[in-house]
Amino acid sequence: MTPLLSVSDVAKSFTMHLRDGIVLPVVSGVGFDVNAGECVVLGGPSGAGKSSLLKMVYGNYGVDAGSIALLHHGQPVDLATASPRTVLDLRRDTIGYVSQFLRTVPRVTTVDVVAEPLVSRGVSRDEAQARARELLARLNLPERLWSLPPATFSGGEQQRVNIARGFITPHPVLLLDEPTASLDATNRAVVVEMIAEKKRAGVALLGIFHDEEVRAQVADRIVDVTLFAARKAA
Ligand SMILES: Nc1ncnc2c1ncn2[C@@H]1O[C@H](COP(=O)(O)OP(=O)(O)OP(=O)(O)O)[C@@H](O)[C@H]1O
Repeated sequence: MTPLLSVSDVAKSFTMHLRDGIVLPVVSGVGFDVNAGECVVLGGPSGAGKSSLLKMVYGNYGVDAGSIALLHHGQPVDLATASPRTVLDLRRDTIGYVSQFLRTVPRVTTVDVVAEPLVSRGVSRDEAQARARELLARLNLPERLWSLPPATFSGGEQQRVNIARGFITPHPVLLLDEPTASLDATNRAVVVEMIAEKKRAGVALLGIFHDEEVRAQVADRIVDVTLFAARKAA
């Protein structure tokens, strides 16, 4: 079976241009695959490079070496060397990302924030909004909030809007950066069930979960990022 996501020999260091060009090596030689229907969790202590790796896989951070191959409409595409235009195509159709914090756009209502990824894929506004309402109800977001922009919502409310937005599309690859960090037990359980549904639908998931109980429920495999700790340049 061809993996939906294949990371090979990826290396990354940060150069602090405002600090005399100090170079901070983060990871090197990173390699793992994620197959359809499995959830791979990035493990390792704080600072190991888990979030940085997720950002590389989404194309938010460039990589210094290696490849990040995604199966895009049946063809492998290397995100590490893809043009900005191709990265946008990959994000529309192939790879989704639930970041830890919602980036809010002023004046856009919660329903439209959630519906937007479907609208941009050509789904009618009415249908996309109906699907958005279903997800918001499932995540127990009070209905009185749906027509408001989420900028003033609580951390847990914003996180649920972010989850609804990330889960609304049928992307075959989905990245999750601590999607349950700000949630109560009831809503954590809803998200665990939504992840299980994605797996049953054949989605390849890659995530960070600090909550051990949630991790045990969702993880098929744990990739220990400390195995890829970059050695400091001599
Ligand atoms: N944009 C950046 N510029 C410079 N250094 C960065 C940047 N992003 C991350 N780092 C550094 O890279 C290292 C890995 O950070 P990262 O956030 O990926 O770790 P993590 O494993 O996700 O940690 P945590 O579990 O605490 O979220 C840290 O030492 C961090 O300071």
